[in-house]
Amino acid sequence: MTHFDAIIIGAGQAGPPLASRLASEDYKVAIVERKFFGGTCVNTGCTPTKAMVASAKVAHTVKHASAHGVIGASNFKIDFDQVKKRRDEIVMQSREGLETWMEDDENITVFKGQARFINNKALQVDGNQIQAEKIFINVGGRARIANHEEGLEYLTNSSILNLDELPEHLVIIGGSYVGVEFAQMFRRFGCKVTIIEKGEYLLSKEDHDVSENVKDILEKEGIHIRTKAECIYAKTSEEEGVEVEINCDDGDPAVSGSHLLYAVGRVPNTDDLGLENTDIEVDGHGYIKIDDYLNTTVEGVWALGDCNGKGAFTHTAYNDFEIVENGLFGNGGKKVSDRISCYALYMDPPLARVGMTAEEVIKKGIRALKAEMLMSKVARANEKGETEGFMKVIVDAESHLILGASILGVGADEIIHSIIDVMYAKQPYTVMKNAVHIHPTVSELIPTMLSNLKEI
Ligand SMILES: Cc1cc2nc3c(=O)[nH]c(=O)nc-3n(C[C@H](O)[C@H](O)[C@H](O)COP(=O)(O)OP(=O)(O)OC[C@H]3O[C@@H](n4cnc5c(N)ncnc54)[C@H](O)[C@@H]3O)c2cc1C
Ligand SMILES: NC(=O)c1ccc[n+]([C@@H]2O[C@H](COP(=O)([O-])OP(=O)(O)OC[C@H]3O[C@@H](n4cnc5c(N)ncnc54)[C@H](O)[C@@H]3O)[C@@H](O)[C@H]2O)c1
Repeated sequence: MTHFDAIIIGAGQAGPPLASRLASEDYKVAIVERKFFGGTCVNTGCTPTKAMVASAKVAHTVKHASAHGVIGASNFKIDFDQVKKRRDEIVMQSREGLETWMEDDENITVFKGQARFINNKALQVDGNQIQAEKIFINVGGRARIANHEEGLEYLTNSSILNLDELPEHLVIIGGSYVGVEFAQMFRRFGCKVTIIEKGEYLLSKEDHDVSENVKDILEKEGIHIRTKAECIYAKTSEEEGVEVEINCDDGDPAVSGSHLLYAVGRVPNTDDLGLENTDIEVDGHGYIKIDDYLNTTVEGVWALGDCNGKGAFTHTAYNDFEIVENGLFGNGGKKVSDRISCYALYMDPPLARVGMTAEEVIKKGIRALKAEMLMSKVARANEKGETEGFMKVIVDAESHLILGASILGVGADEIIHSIIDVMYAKQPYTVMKNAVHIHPTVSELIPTMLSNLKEI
């Protein structure tokens, strides 16, 4: 049994910065990674998808170049090998950078292998047994798979990255973040794409108007969308590749295609961690139970990132690192419940979100005001020729604090941060309304929009 001051399981988005921070305080740290440094985000999530989304955007721009007075570009082809090469170079740079960072630190020992708890304070990693008083679990999650015939070939967010050729017809089960990003990207690469979503509408956590707008944008690009259509069974089709039986009120009861992608959510990687040998408790979905400071049910063991079920993004995993770091070396004031929910969906144009949706505000019975603006009213969007979408901000009618915002439109993923910052500053919307923003930007219309608040 080798003793360390701290063990970190998983080198995803919270593990490496924590290892480095602990090492800087002279802790002897072990970090265990069973696959690739950087975890989901770097290897099969954010980085590869956003690199491919960027290639797809170039294809889309070239396709519509003549509208901007650039002619002769319409006869283009997708070199999928080059798309993948570019993507993989970006991924490898990040993965290798992280691995070197960990390996070069003399206070950090890297173990490559699967970690399993033997008891509350000790782990088995291949032939090694290691123990520490402080253990940090950062094991992330993997794609959830729905009901299907045995032997069916299907894709997940990971295996779709290994395709050598573009699918002829990609059928995607699940119309949320993963489904929508891959759908638009592969459509722009020239594939036929169908999304099957069991909910009443796409992106069911968003307001209905946002979801309808997203649906319009995707349908205009030629993506087929079947909502209220639960995938009840997927099987191999002799003629086409795959057939998905769906359960819906109207339309065909089955959809066939060449390839099938599951985009129906995630499951935490806690089932093969040996938790049964410990007192660390999980909830009914396998997420590790934590308190507001990320302590598990065993003292000296913390759970960070996707495996605790409190966030499902890279920035929430990184914030978990900051909370733990603050608890160990700071004033201990940072906690999960102080985090304001925010994220972006990287379709084009992007959808950026912060705080509550209008539907959540109404459901909670909060008296609120709403301001909205179509992107087609924004000068910069018109100049760019990217007028899809709209902005919406919800304000508390009494405190005048911003409760939430949705921005679907060009630059939304950056623009939302001015709203996020005002929310963190706990300042009223009037701070933004009275600010002078730069012309011509999309952001300059936020003060104008806020001058037209109406009862929800
Ligand atoms: C397709 C896709 C696109 C995404 N895009 C975005 C985006 O644009 N923006 C965003 O914020 N988020 C995005 N996400 C979500 C983001 O990737 C995750 O929220 C983030 O990676 C979570 O980080 P983590 O550290 O909790 O886990 P992970 O990054 O999953 O890392 C966990 C690590 O632990 C390792 N591990 C697991 N079990 C063990 C074990 N027993 N022993 C040793 N090692 C183990 C794994 O191999 C992995 O490397 C995306 C996700 C997907 C699937
Ligand atoms: N831009 C980003 O930040 C980004 C991008 C991709 C993924 N992610 C992360 O990955 C996680 C997983 O995303 P996701 O889109 O896979 O999951 P999700 O949980 O957000 O959505 C799953 C969707 O699948 C549908 N569904 C479930 N079972 C179905 C069935 N049998 N038939 C048809 N539809 C079904 C659900 O109704 C839901 O709309 C997200 O929580 C997100 O945090 C983030």
